[in-house]
Amino acid sequence: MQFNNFSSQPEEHSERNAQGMTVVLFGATGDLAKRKLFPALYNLYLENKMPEAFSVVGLGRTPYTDDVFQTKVEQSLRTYSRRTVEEEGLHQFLSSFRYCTFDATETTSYVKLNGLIEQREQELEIPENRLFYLSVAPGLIDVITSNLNTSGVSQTSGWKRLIVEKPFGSDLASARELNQKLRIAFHEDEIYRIDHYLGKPMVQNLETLILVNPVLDSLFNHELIANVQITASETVGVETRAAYYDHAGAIRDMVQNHMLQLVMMTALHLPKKAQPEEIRSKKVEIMEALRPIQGENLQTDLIRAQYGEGDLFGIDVPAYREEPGVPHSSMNDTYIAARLFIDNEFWKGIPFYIRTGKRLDKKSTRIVFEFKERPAQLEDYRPEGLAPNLLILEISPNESISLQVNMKDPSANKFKPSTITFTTNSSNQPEAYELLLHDAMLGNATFFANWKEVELSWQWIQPLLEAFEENQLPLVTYAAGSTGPKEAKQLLANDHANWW
Ligand SMILES: NC(=O)C1=CN([C@@H]2O[C@H](COP(=O)(O)OP(=O)(O)OC[C@H]3O[C@@H](n4cnc5c(N)ncnc54)[C@H](OP(=O)(O)O)[C@@H]3O)[C@@H](O)[C@H]2O)C=CC1
Ligand SMILES: O=C1O[C@H](COP(=O)(O)O)[C@@H](O)[C@H](O)[C@H]1O
Repeated sequence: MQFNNFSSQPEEHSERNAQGMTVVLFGATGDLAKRKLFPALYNLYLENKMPEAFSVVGLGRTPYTDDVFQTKVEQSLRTYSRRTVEEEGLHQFLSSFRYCTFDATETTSYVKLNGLIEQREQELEIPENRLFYLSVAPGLIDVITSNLNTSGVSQTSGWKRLIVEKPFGSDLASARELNQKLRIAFHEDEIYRIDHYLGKPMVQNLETLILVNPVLDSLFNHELIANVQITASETVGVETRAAYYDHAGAIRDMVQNHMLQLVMMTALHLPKKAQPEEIRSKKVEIMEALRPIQGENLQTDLIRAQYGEGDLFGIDVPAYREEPGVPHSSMNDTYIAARLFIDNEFWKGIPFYIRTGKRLDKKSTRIVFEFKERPAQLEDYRPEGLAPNLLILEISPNESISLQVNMKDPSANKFKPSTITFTTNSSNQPEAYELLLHDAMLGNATFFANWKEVELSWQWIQPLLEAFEENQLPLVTYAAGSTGPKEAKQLLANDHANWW
């Protein structure tokens, strides 16, 4: 568990990897490597969280030399690292990088790769600890893992771990098939399925925050909570990703993974500091208790929408169907809102409202707990202006905890809501990829999605995908730059609630 912002205690994971290791990066010439992974490795290096001796082997079909590759890595750090590049030590960091021109579909590539990894392990006198990071298109995951196995690259005398990027399958059947293939070469506890929302510091700190703040803990009371709202709103549109996104939609791109992971993390509510295994089994219990949305609830509990043209920050932006690469007749969802119920003792009867969408009015990921009014106390005293008490956990882009309370307006017999916000104003937060890479290096899979969670998420989503396919649910429209479709507002209005 990280204590990045909210505690003066040392980080539990701040110990350095004592043993050396090799990071084998498939997709080293790609966008994710450039924007996130090289800067993450560099920031870990600056914080002394990399082993004293380590090797990074980058792979791709593009024919780079080691020098060109190291220059690309350096450019990525100068452009994307959250920390300013320090000239001292930079050369040493870059000298850990080697490049191997590699086609994942050719068996000879793996022989070459094996030779390079072994050569570096001998030069650096490091054990055969190998972290394979698959930052490639989903279609290559299967061929890479099976070749890693048959070529012997993944048969090491040290540990081996496999980090797999999203998307993990495109439906229940394909996710199961992919998992079976991975399991031929790797054990479940060697597979690290990345969900970068689990790497966001506020999400990683959630359990700890509640434990160290008895005031917050006391609010986790079934009698007090009226509803929970989880929002992940984005201002960006589909950008250049139409080829992927028009098949995935918000349902696969955000709900199946990030949103359901946030539901699990929010609903966990552990009364004591838990071991990684307890956290993961508790998450599975939450998913098992998540009531399916089916039958007539499909019409009442789920909103599916697509953005039309609109105005974002004063600039005209096109409708989704006018975006480059998107078919004019696309029926793809760019927004989903839903009302969920977790049928366990604690959350019984307390709705979880979730919503996520592109091209909304602001970028914000947050969890809001709305508290019930106390009708008994207020029966004969009901002043004007009361609003529900709220606990707001802002996850990104800025982290904060806010509490909305009712304050008396001294000039009138009226109340008005007032919010107090706690924040550390830290502008130099660790990136999700940094925290997750570090965890994987240490063999801590707490903040990675295990297979059971992924399978249950797809199982929960599958009927929705089928209903979308059969057009059982209307695809409504919202204006780009707005707060979302009116139908999503109505979803809460039906329960006499509002989105916060
Ligand atoms: N970019 C992002 O922000 C995010 C990406 N992801 C996921 O990360 C993964 C990578 O994404 P991204 O970096 O954007 O993708 P890119 O298309 O930018 O990169 C793909 C990489 O795969 C390599 N590659 C393609 N075919 C082969 C092959 N036959 N053999 C060896 N290497 C090959 C390419 O190298 P070359 O052409 O040199 O062969 C390139 O390095 C995807 O699964 C994506 O869904 C997840 C979240 C965010
Ligand atoms: O995984 C994804 O997440 C991003 C949103 O991530 P955030 O950290 O900026 O909230 C989303 O834009 C993208 O479509 C999706 O693939």
